[in-house]
Amino acid sequence: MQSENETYLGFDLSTQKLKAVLLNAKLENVAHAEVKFDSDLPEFRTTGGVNVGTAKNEFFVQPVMWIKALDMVLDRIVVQGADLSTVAALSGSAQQHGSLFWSRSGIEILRNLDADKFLHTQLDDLAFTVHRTPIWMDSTTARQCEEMESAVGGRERMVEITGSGCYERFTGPQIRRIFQQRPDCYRNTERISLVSSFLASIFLGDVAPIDCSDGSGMNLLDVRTRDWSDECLAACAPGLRTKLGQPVPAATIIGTIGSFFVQRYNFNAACRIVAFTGDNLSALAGMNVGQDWLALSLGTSDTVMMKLNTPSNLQEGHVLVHPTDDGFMGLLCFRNGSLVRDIFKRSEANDNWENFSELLDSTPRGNFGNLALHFISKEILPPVKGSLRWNKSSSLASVELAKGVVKYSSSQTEIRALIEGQMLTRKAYASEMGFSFGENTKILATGGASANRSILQVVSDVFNAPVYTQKTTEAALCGAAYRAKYVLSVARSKEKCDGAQGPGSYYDFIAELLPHSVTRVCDPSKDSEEIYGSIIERYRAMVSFMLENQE
Ligand SMILES: Nc1ncnc2c1ncn2[C@@H]1O[C@H](COP(=O)(O)OP(=O)(O)O)[C@@H](O)[C@H]1O
Ligand SMILES: O=C(CO)[C@@H](O)[C@H](O)COP(=O)(O)O
Repeated sequence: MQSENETYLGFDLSTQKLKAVLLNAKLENVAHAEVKFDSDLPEFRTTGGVNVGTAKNEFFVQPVMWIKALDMVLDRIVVQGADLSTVAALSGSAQQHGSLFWSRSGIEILRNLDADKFLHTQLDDLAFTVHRTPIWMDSTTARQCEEMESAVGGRERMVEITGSGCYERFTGPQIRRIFQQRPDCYRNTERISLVSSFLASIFLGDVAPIDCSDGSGMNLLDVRTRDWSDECLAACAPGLRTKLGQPVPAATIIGTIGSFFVQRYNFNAACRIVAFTGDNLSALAGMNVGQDWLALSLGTSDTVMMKLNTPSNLQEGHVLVHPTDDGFMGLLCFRNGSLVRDIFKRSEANDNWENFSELLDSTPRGNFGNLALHFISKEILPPVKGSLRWNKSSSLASVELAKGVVKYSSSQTEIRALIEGQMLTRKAYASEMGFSFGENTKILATGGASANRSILQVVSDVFNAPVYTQKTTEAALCGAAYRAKYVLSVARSKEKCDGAQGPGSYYDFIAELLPHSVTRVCDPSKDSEEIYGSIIERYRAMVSFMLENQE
């Protein structure tokens, strides 16, 4: 096949949906399909893509739901006109930290998939030893976090090795909880996958390796040596190195597509599979973020991402192995993102984003001193649960004043207080992580809520920087297909060995193919610094009050 007729397939298994995109050689969209877990797979009874457990802060998903979604999304993209025989390489992105525990029989089935049957009727519950896969929203592992940190010599040491202190959603503490509470399941587990490597495994027809970039969200990988840390493995659970397998760089071709997909969906047997990675890493690849850029993903969770040349030893936030170069990526994750905005849209704006935007636009910057923090489920940064609304007279001066007001008198005040509070939180943590804001700072927004210009104007004002968007709000999804094309080009140039120049760096390769990929959509108002420079101090006082007064 001529390389100009080749296509590249990307997947994104995020919290609420499984999406697929097919891109041509110019990285233009040829076909797109998605499956929404709540509405397309109601039999799994998810809300926002997840099941709520009986224990406090327990969230899980049944892996079979994701497998059924894969059957459906492939059927849908074919119906959209995708000719899958043209796919030269595919890759994927998935929500970070979740873990899947393969049984021995599950791996056997994976290696011998029958093309006459659906995937989900073959890879059913028996394929996994744990039928309720803990996902990133779960925060039931406080004890395991403490145990792992103290076993390696404290939080600072954990940050030094893995780029992050222990967080309840990180995979190491989650694995340790399974090992402690369900020892038989742990013993019977042949291999453990992340959500990204699990999805890759299905295409490969065997357990796929975990990539070092998503692997750095586990509290198990040494981000400098890019291998599992023996200290962290020992602090987590026995026999783990074998169950995890050897990690590989994200830019690795892990094999060719399994025969199931060749027979059932007409893929070319030579279609290569590039290691799948975490959604935030894939979003960084999709946005092709260079220096001076701060990437802001407004998806189910909100995340702030930046390129780092050296790992910072910050206690808060995460340093991950960069997915497309030799450096590192800084990541800050905020659990209360779109799901909270969704709640306010329903309660204050007749469940309509246009109304929500009108209400937001009808209030002045600074909201007359009204500022709110809403951490409806326990937040990651800062680690607080609850809501606090301050007006212009509230302060730390007395406990009564600091408790704030119950609710503001108007919906517009409620909405602006929410969005300004969210964006001030993102900015405060980005500064703490070491991002230096200056004249050249630019914000690149993506994710579902980046379609909302009114929200982006608040972002621009709070950060005092211009905001850009890409044509697509699906950076993680596109990043998967971009990486597939780039890694295949590198591999082909190595295979040729003809002395010709390879494709160069990922950044240059994508920038050349997509020279006009970003559009400047908002500029900061002239008084932004004056207004938000001082509000940030009030924001900090509110966080201190919440931290001191939480149950
Ligand atoms: N016009 C809009 N304004 C604000 N938020 C929006 C708008 N359209 C979609 N969203 C938000 O986008 C969220 C989904 O974002 P998305 O990036 O698709 O999620 P995921 O994390 O599953 O990839 C929804 O929960 C919704 O709140
Ligand atoms: O936990 C994190 C990052 O550390 C989350 O960002 C998950 O990776 C979920 O992503 P979305 O589905 O919200 O995009």
